[in-house]
Amino acid sequence: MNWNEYPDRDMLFMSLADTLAAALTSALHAKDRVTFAVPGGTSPGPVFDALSQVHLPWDRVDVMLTDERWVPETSDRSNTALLRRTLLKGTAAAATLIPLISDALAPEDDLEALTTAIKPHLPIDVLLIGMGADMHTASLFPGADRLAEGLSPDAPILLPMRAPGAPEPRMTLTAPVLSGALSTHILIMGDEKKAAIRRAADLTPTEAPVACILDGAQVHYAD
Ligand SMILES: O=C1O[C@H](COP(=O)(O)O)[C@@H](O)[C@H](O)[C@H]1O
Repeated sequence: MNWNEYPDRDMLFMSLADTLAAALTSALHAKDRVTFAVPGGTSPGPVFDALSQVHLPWDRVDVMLTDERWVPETSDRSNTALLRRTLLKGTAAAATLIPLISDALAPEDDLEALTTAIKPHLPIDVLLIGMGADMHTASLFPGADRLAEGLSPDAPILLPMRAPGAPEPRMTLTAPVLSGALSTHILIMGDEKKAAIRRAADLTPTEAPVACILDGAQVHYAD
């Protein structure tokens, strides 16, 4: 992994938005449409706010989440709602959202249809991804019920996931899809996550799922 440390969080948010805009611009020079995969959770909102104001041909950008919590969009835990509030507005409102969620009761119920919709948008051109202090990334959690399947080189594109640390079922992109991204940026903040990602570099993906995307990734960090 390549370590990029910023003096404070505001600098991190602004610089990372610039870096992602540059990565998207470069991908858009090479291709007609590009896929931008992004995390949910508490960290990326300010980066999305900044990025949503950048002038890019957003009408050629397909945005998807790295993972979603299986909750309605009205829930404050919905990653899709976070995206609509913070990224898919301003100039970025012209981007197309490729959903990782449906109205079905359980993630298994619409797995096939969601997978079919995502497949034409792979590989991911630009990946922004988060990590929890427990070293989970996307919804690949240590101890999750289908973690081994999700980490396998033969994993399907998408998998439902349930884990002790996750209050609701999840839908997640799997390790081969995430590690196949052409440009990977990991966003982490705070001492606990800094220590965790350093530890993860010496662990297996089963122990530390984030290890599956560290090779060649740019880590963006501020205290
Ligand atoms: O549950 C999730 O957690 C991770 C990390 O979130 P954060 O709140 O610690 O930033 C996030 O990357 C993932 O997309 C989300 O579903």
